[in-house]
Amino acid sequence: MNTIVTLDGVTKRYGKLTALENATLTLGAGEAVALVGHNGAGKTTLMKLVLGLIRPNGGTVRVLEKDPAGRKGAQLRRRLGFLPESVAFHSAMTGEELLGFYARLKRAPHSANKALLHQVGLAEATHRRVGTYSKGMRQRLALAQALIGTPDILLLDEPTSGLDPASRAQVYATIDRLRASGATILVSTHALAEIEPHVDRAILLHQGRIIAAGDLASLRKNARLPTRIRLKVAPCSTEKILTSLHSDISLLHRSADRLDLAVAQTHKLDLLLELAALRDMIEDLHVEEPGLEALYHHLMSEVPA
Ligand SMILES: Nc1ncnc2c1ncn2[C@@H]1O[C@H](COP(=O)(O)OP(=O)(O)OP(=O)(O)O)[C@@H](O)[C@H]1O
Repeated sequence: MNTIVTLDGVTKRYGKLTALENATLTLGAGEAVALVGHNGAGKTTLMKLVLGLIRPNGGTVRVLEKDPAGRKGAQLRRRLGFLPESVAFHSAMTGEELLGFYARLKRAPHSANKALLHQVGLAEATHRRVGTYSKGMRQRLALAQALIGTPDILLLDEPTSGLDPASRAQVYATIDRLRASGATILVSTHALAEIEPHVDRAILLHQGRIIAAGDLASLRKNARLPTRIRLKVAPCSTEKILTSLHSDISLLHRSADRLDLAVAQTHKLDLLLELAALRDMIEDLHVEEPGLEALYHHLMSEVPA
């Protein structure tokens, strides 16, 4: 996979505050990566460094092999799309006029603007003043702005914040489509469970430091969080099932016809084999792997204070 973005030992300080410390990461072509961390962890700072809007105090940032804060930065930024965390548009302009304005700044053709507005669900509001848009509509207009010029790299800073479920689904569908078309996407978010199916990897930031990075499977492996197995069983069979199991399990919940078990990743298959042998008593089985949210809380709890 071609490397599109590289941060090598990057530190960014604002006065005495270190917003990002010794960050090293790469983003490959066509990868969608979630950037997660608490408020003030350094997510926006990292995006601004990739955009070349700020310079690092140490280390190097390379985007498409160039320094984004260097002489060719403006030219490079035409290949980048950025959805900032908070957007402020001129309220007297219409959606169409605004996109036209940003397309001129980006030296991109205006011909795609109508399709972009349609894509983010603003076809009906094209000729309305932005001052009459709801917060969700303004957020979707900001997304359309980020997509101008079919960027190779998209930096989306909390793109679903303040959106209703239907609008959030629209944003995720856009991310999926861009990912499929080969764009590189870095998306910062607090909606961990929602973003999970739409990204290849996650980078976890804590107080300016990258504390973990990888795909879900490798994060799970390193965190060693147990798998949860939910069973719907025949009435009055829970005791018999539990005494028949030899795998090392923890019982999380038990009722007349339900059993919730936790098992280490390494013993998961052994337990499933044992359960298969008891299938006459088992009506249904659901395997639940720890998601990004559980991994995030676990990894954060392990960071030394
Ligand atoms: N221009 C600035 N001047 C001084 N401090 C700043 C500046 N920009 C950011 N910071 C500080 O740097 C730290 C990281 O901020 P940043 O905006 O990168 O965090 P974030 O992870 O994006 O947070 P959030 O989830 O709240 O958006 C914070 O402590 C913030 O107050």
